[in-house]
Formats: sequence, C-alpha cells, structure tokens
Amino acid sequence: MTKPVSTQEALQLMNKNMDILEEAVKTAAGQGAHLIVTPEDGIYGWRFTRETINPFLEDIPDPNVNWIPCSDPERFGRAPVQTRLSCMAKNNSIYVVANIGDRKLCNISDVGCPDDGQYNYNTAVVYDSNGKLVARYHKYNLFLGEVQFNQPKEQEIVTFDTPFGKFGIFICFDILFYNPAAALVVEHNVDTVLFPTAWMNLLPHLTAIEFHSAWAMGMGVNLLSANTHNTENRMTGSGIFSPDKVVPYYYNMKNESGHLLISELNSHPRNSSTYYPIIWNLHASQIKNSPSGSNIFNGLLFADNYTFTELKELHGEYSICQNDLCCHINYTMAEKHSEEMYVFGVFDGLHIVEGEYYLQVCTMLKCQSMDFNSCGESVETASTRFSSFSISGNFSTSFVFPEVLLTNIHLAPNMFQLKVLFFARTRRRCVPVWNALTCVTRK
Ligand SMILES: NC(=O)CCCC[C@@H]1SC[C@@H]2NC(=O)N[C@@H]21
Repeated sequence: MTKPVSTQEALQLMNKNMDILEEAVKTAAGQGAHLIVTPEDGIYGWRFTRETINPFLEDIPDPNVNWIPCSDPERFGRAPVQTRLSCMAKNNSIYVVANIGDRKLCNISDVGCPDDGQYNYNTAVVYDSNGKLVARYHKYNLFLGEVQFNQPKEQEIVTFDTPFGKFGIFICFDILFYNPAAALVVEHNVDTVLFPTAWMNLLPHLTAIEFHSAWAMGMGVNLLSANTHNTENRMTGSGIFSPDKVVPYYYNMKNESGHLLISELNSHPRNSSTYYPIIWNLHASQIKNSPSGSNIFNGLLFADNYTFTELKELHGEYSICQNDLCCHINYTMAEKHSEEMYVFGVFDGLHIVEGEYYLQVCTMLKCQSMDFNSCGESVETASTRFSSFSISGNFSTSFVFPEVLLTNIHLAPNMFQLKVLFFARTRRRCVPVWNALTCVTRK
C-alpha cells in the first residue's frame, strides 16, 4: 500500500480478505477441524510505510482481560477486524489464528517512543471456539522491509492450553532464531506451534515446505504453517508438519490458487513412541576418505562460503571438514545422469545476509550446471536416482533440522530418519567428537 487510504477504505480492503478467510473457516469447521491458522499479511496485505499502515491498525488488548469481541465489540474502542475474527471463531465453534496490526499509543517524550507517537506491532491473535481472545503475540524478529512495524522491547513467549495440547505461537522470520521459536519447545514444552508466515522461497535450503517440515522434525513438535500464496514474491508452501506422521503440504508456483489443508494430528507428538530418535554412535575413526586437495573446492551458497567435493563415482564414502564441523556421507546412486553434477558440502560459520546467525550445515546438492561455480545455486529438478545415502556431522548444537527435497520441490515423508546421539545433561564436561558429544564426568 503506497498511498494513504482512509480508515473506511482500509476496512473495506481487509473485509475482502476476511471474506476469503471466512469461507476457509466455515469449510474447515464443517469438516470437524478444531483450529485454523491463516497466513501472515493475509488481512492487511504488504508494502507499507508507517503512515500507510496506520488505518489498518487496531488496539489489541492483553488476552488476560477476558474479552469476546463478538459479544462486546466496543469494550476497548473501535475494533471491527477483531470483532469479525472473534465472530468467525464463535459462529463456527473453532479456534481461529490470524495476523493483524496492533497500535499502542505512547508519549513522544518517553524513551523509545517513535516520532509519530505510537508503537506498531506485527501481531498474531488467537480466538477460541467461543470467540474469546486467548493469545496475542508481537513478532520479534522483523524481516527486512517491515519498516511499518516496531520490534517489541521484550521478547514475548506466548502459549495457551487447549483440550488438544499446549500451543505456542510465533511469526515467519522468528523461526530462524532461538527466541522465541526453539525456546517455546525447549523451555515451555509446547506440543504444537502456530506459524503464520509470508515466506519467500529460497533454494537450496530455505524453501518454505523444506525448512518448516525439517523444523517440526528436528524440534519434535507439530508446526501448523500457513504461508501467504503469492507467486510473484516466491511465496508458496504451507503444511501441517508433524514429527511422526505423513503430512499434507501445498506448494504451487503455477498459479495464484490458494488451498485449504486439513489433517488430523497427534495432539501430543512429544509423547509419541514413534518419534524418539535412534541413538547413533559414530566415532572419530569414521573420518576416512577425506578427498585430496584437488578434489576440494569452495563455492557460495546464499553468500556462505562452503567447502565442496564432487561425488564422481556411483558409490562412495567421504568426510570433509570446515572449522569445527566435519561431515560424512555414504551414498549409492542407482544411475547417474551424465549431464548432472552432485557435490557434498560443509559450512561452519556466521551467516550474515538477511539476518545474522551461526550455521553448521552438511549438505549434498545437485549443481545448477556442470560448472563448479554453479554449485550452491538454486536447482529445482534432478534426474539422478540415489538408492540410498546417509549424512552425518559432529554438530555442536542439538538443534539439527534434517531437510530432504526431491525433484520439482517435493518432500520425502517417511523416506528418511533423523538419528541423534543425546548426551546427558549432568555435571559433565563435554568434548565434541564425531557426530556426537562424548562426555566425561568432572572430577
Ligand atoms: N516475512 C518474514 O518474516 C520472513 C521471510 C523469510 C524469508 C526466508 S529467511 C531468509 C531467506 N531469504 C529469502 O528470500 N527467503 C528466506
């Protein structure tokens, strides 16, 4: 929205979007769903300045005020969007999760108060099946270009309990950081995470369905990911991701049709016996077959400097290292297409483009062409068939997200396993070795 509109025009636009969401809510409820998640930017849209977002904002109170906007719309001032969402939930007896904008007025003489006298927050709200506001989360990790919004002073951890498990919530870019994403699982034991997103796909590692399904598997929780569908901005790919079940997902770059996904889920995936990772104990003697200097080269992948080695043979076993990370691959190709080149790569360092975070990655990729310089660039199709492969690494974190992406952007549910060697969190000194942390008891 580049030019300012009136409050009435803003509401008209948001009502058009909510008409579409309401149809989805009715369909989902009609099929017995207990909860529906709608995408980030799905109501107010995008490309705003602080001035143009203003008519789209409402004051969203703290959920502890115990408020059903559908029954008492004027209690906290003008709130037509909150009222309509609450009525959708109440009239259809379903939890509704949506992304809207929160405005909090402040005194410009206060430290931190913006010059226009208000904080604007990118906000996720949840209404229960009676239409009551039960959760409000202000996005902490804003993505590039979200100039219309403020970062909240404090990182919020938002959870709520339901008859079908404990829920947590965060928005889009938050997923790449410990707070609040991993903290909700590790420190607050949620079963299911609600995830409104407007995710631009980025191959080879950051396509929505690929990374979001890996996050659910790595964290051992359900992730209900609702992505905006807008092919012009490379946004597509939603899923009901679970660590222990074949999941429905949607990816469509061909046209602008959105899609409603419905699935029954295990509401307590963390208790599920099928998830517990198998303990896998490799040791330093397995660092073998390190390729010689001439078979090692460097390449850029999303601006990170990877160390690669080519997989030339039909079958092989290699180890390659960068900084503290060593990766190992054992693979067998059923047949290799002569015009395709595959490499095994490792990266251990600080990623600094579009956000800063440390990464450790072991990856096997098809290069875009037969030119070494193309390894790490985006590739959507592949014809070579691998009958099996296994990749391991001595990661110095327990947050390991296993991604497998097949040709034409398909996931590989139930076709691979994540094996993690845990180490006991007792008074121990831990020494990183191959694919594990071995610990010795402190004297
Ligand atoms: N709307 C958001 O907050 C998140 C957008 C995430 C985009 C992911 S993270 C960095 C990568 N760059 C992209 O273009 N897509 C990826």
